Amino acid sequence: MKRVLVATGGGDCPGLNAVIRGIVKRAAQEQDWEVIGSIQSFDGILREPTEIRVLDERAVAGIHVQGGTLIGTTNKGGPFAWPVKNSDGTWSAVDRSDEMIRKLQYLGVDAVISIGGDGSQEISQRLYEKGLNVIGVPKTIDNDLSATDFTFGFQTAVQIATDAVDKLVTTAASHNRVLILEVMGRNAGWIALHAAVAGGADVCLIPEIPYNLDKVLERLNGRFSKGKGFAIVVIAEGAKPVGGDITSEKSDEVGYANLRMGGVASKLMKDLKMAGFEADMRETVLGHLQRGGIPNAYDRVLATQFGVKAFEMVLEENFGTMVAYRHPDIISVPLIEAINRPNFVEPTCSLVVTAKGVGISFGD
Ligand SMILES: Nc1ncnc2c1ncn2[C@@H]1O[C@H](COP(=O)(O)OP(=O)(O)OP(=O)(O)O)[C@@H](O)[C@H]1O
Ligand SMILES: O=P(O)(O)OC[C@H]1O[C@](O)(CO)[C@@H](O)[C@@H]1O
Ligand SMILES: [Mg+2]
Repeated sequence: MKRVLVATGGGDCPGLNAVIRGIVKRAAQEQDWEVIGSIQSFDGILREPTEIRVLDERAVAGIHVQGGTLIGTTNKGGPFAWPVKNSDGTWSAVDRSDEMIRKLQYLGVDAVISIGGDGSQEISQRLYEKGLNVIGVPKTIDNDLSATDFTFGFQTAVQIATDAVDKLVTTAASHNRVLILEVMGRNAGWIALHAAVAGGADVCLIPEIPYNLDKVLERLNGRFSKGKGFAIVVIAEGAKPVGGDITSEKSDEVGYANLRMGGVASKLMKDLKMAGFEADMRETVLGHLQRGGIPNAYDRVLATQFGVKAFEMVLEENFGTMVAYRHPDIISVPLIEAINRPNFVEPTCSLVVTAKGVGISFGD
């Protein structure tokens, strides 16, 4: 019997379960393969007692429509930075990757499918360099992994953000207000850009195009002076003013290496008020709603394609690679290619041109 281990890493996102189901159902067509899942990313392997779960067809029946992940995930710690408490109460990060690889050998694991975003795939690449048979699957609502046209989870997040814009429009119009919607994406403006175009926002502020407050004011004043009397601003959590910094803070959660983002909508509102903007404003921070709930059809399809392809790459022993979508094909690319260069919005890309073409201001 051969064994493939599946782990989901980083923030959860809609479609994770559909990938797991795709892997399991494809593996079931082979005679001698068993799929097991590590609970909460690779933590399940590193914990004592080991936390793994057999994933057979019965376990994955119908899960492609469910959000979250059947096997849990984490965006803290990990095999290269396992948090250990010191005697003085402080924490240190310990590299347990060699121990984890030994444990996987002991468990008879022939290959690992690591489903995750940029942070998780960096771990995949480092484990591959240490000799582990790893295949990556690109997951994240942020769509910030290159080498693939889209990551799964992104389209669902865009739909949720667009639904929010649609709802904010009616209340903004009723009250003659500016409503500011803050969306996720870390340092990538993909969710904001797509939701702004789909929802017909007036202003879209993204990390890749630092904004000038005067230009934002100009656009908003224009909306009110033309008698329209309301405006919608979509702002990415990683947006920043020209010469300014992102709005973020260090996390005090043990093992959490990322900066915690959030608060940029509130900052923008204050700055606009300080600059003399007089209309009423309200902010909405969409937050984790963007990662919750059921995946839309697009993400279910993409995730299923990724899952089936990932298992076929295991059969081909095509390790150190990541599944990728290059329209119209599902291909394999070197993991290193996917993590070397993040996928950010190019300020001159066609969707920005389209957005500007329908009058959306980026504050530039
Ligand atoms: N397979 C894993 N096992 C253990 N920890 C993991 C694993 N994958 C990720 N992590 C933890 O999560 C961190 C990565 O978090 P990050 O927020 O960068 O996630 P990501 O994979 O880029 O996905 P996303 O950006 O969509 O949340 C790693 O630094 C590590 O602490
Ligand atoms: O769930 P957490 O730890 O608050 O992380 C939030 C971050 O994760 C993501 O949802 C996915 O990377 C980002 O868009 C966001 O900044
Ligand atoms: Mg990431």
